[in-house]
Amino acid sequence: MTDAVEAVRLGRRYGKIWALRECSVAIPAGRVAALVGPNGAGKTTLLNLVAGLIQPSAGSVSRFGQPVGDSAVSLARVAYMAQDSALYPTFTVADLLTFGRKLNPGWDDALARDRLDRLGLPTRKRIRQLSGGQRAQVALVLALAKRPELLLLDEPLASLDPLARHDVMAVLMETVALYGTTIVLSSHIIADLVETCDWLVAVNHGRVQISGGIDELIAEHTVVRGPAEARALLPDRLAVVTETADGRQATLLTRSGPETLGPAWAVRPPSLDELVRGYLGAPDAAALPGPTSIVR
Ligand SMILES: Nc1ncnc2c1ncn2[C@@H]1O[C@H](COP(=O)(O)OP(=O)(O)OP(=O)(O)O)[C@@H](O)[C@H]1O
Repeated sequence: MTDAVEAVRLGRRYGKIWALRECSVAIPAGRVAALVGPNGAGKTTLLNLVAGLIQPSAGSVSRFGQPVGDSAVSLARVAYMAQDSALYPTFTVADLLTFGRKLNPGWDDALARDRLDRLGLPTRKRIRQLSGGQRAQVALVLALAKRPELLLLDEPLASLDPLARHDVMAVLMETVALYGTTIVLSSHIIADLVETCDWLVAVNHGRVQISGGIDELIAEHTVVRGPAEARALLPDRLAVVTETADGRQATLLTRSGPETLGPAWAVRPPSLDELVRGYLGAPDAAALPGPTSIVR
């Protein structure tokens, strides 16, 4: 099956600064991919490149096998909810639905109205009368009603309360189940991603650190915990991503499957949060074999 997104040595520079560099990742169709990384890591830059809003300074990026920017057909298959979705403040929600209907051949008006109903958002309201969270919800409705095959969401949960975040994640799961949509969403809130996302791309300082299926990545890593004084006796073959010591205990995240290390050491798979925090806390650690390899 063609990948929904494929980037090969993709890079984007602003002046002398590389916002994203040597990014080689593939996201298979039908996945829900979490794009994580600290502030300024390059997440928005990657999403903008995939959306075709900015041009690469190096490398290439394609959607469903077509180079980005090559074809209007490919554009119709993509919806992008940017971080600060700039909806015209004087327009009503109904105006935006009219635009959506006129501009998008696959527009699903029933879906849009049903979702706005469920949110209790009257379509006569002007955008400037809505709260930040309500605006984000409207932006998401516009993106969903386009019925895209690839949905790109830049921090869709940031301005939402916990209930609304849960609701949005449920809607995204429903969308995937009904239409097989591929979703790439950036977020800082790992807990919200656990039940929904099955693919992970972690970027840090403009570089991709890990990318792949979440279940596979978790199976390839182990949390090792035991006495700090015995740390030096652990075998060198454990590829340590990061380690911490609290009091007398040492905790290591290793890139290796679970193995018996002796009675003093407890081994278990990491949670998604531990995996992400382990890598983001160690910017030089990368699980990728090399910049030319595309990691599925
Ligand atoms: N238009 C621009 N001009 C100059 N530098 C930019 C521009 N856009 C982004 N950058 C820089 O590129 C780097 C990556 O920014 P980006 O917005 O992609 O990060 P991010 O991971 O989305 O961050 P955040 O989580 O804070 O939204 C940052 O150092 C940022 O300052």
